[in-house]
Amino acid sequence: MIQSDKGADPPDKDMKLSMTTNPENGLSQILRLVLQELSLFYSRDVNGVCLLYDLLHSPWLRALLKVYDCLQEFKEKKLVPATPHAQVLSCEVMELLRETSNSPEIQELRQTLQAPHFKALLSAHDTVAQKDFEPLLPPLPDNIPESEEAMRIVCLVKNHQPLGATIKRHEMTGDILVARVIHGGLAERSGLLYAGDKLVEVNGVSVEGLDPEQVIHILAMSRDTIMFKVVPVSDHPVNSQKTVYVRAMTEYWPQEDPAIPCMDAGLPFQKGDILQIVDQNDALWWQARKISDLATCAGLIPSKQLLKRKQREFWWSKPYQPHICFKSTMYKEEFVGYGQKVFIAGFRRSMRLCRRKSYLSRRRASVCCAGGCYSAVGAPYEEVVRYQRRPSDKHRLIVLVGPSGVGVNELRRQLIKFNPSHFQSAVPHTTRSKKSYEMDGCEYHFVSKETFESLIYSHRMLEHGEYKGHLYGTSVDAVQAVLDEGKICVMDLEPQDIQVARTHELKPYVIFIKPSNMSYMKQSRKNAKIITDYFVDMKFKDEDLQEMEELAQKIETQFGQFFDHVIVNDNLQDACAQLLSVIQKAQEEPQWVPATWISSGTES
Ligand SMILES: Nc1ncnc2c1ncn2[C@@H]1O[C@H](COP(=O)(O)OP(=O)(O)OP(=O)(O)O)[C@@H](O)[C@H]1O
Repeated sequence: MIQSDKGADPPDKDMKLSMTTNPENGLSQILRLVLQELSLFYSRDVNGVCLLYDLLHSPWLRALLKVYDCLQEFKEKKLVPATPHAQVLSCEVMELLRETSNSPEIQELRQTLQAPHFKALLSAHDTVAQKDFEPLLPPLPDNIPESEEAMRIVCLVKNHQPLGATIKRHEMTGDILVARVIHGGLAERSGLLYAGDKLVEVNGVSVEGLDPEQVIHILAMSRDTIMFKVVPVSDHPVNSQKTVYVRAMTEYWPQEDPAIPCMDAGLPFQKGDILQIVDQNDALWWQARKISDLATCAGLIPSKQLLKRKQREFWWSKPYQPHICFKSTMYKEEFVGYGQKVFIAGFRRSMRLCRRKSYLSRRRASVCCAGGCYSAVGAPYEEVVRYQRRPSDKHRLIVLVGPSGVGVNELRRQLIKFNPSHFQSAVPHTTRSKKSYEMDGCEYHFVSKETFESLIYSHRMLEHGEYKGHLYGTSVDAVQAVLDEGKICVMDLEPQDIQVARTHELKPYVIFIKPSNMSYMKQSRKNAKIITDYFVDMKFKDEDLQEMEELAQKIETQFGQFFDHVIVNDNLQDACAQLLSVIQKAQEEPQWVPATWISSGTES
């Protein structure tokens, strides 16, 4: 035990010190009482007491507690400014200083009070003290004729914001009307301008006979405030629609769309963005925000019908190109694990890279897909809701997607190795005959060709392929069997098969595994091997990595809307850690899922 220095201050001195600085019920007060108590033991030299005494007696602890007390006191106090007119006070002081002798201190004070940053500080202080946050509106004109009773004078302070409304000319009357008021914009927040209001004057200038562009010019010229004289629309539209959330299944760039009513008001979005649709009153142009940016005012997006039409027009305007299908899953008999001769059901050997070299592969890889692939003119928006998996619900299926060789199987293998009781692959089906050492339902579900085909026709196969005349594939039921055991089923899918898996039953969470940049890939894949059908343990060549990068880009462009998360597989350990954390979030945190997956009772 550390002995206390008996030559230290006697206990009562300490008590005095703490008593003089203590507020009632403060922590220092408590400390004082503890010291008082301890002082009784101090003289008896009880083990540990002296150490405690020294600790409580230490100047740093006392200083800390004093600070704590001050802060507590400060927290309870309601702060009131000494004066709400610090600027005026400063001017008065300056006046007084002018009359006094010019000592160095006075000079310094004068300089301080005149410094621009100090003046700005006092101005900010006064604004806060007077709670003077609202901008001052100019007075209304007092020469409003009696006959203009039906008019409304609207004065808006711009504060460097756009107006948040668009205008148009009425086709028949030529009147300039407010076409739409943007949600969350200046006009909407004022509650004074509505779609359909007729503009009579802007900043005192009559808009009669003017083009919308000329009116916009007047609006653009106004600096701080805009004054409108409007004839209010008789029945201003009430937005009774509920807010809807959608996933963008396509991208949209307002700058490239000459048909948008107001380019600046357009909201650009990319595939997979979640949009909050706040207004669908117009059949052609909706108003929406990105959920990543809900604080901003809404923007214009094409309605579902309009975007579909645009997609169709774009589709027909393109020269005919056979639709490239990424399908390349081919099954190999079994997977031999790292060093150990273990079979892990659901793993396959890759033949994608080596098949590239054969004529057959080229022919197969570019066949037109019979409809399994995502249609380029499919629904442009998919309604989504927040889904929070309850602990009693089955886990969501985890789907890994990526170009051949990127490491999809490696990551899946690492995951299962990390926690085999938690993560599992589904047992695939095959039509080949069972070998003597195999057990049905262990390595494969051994089924007849007829059974396999009926599973395909009844849409119970998530993916399937052919190898040496035999069919191989993974069924929905095989995945369900893993989920029924309370485990997380992890599988890899070709991108065009994602659609098949996107069901209420499986609620897949799709993770895209992306290659890192070429130079890093070259470095990190130096010793990596591609397990192929023809060359076992073939090393990656530069052209393989190049192809992987190109394919990744194509997959992302065509199927990016289905990805819930993207992981760049550069460092294997980092990618594994990311994968684990993402899977945990997918299972435990609320996620956006298609509304059709969720019955109204479970929507949050
Ligand atoms: N981050 C990484 N760093 C280094 N090597 C890696 C990394 N990820 C994967 N590899 C190695 O790259 C090779 C190919 O990986 P893997 O077999 O998982 O590819 P894949 O995406 O499943 O492709 P395929 O479906 O064609 O087999 C393996 O040797 C694997 O160990």
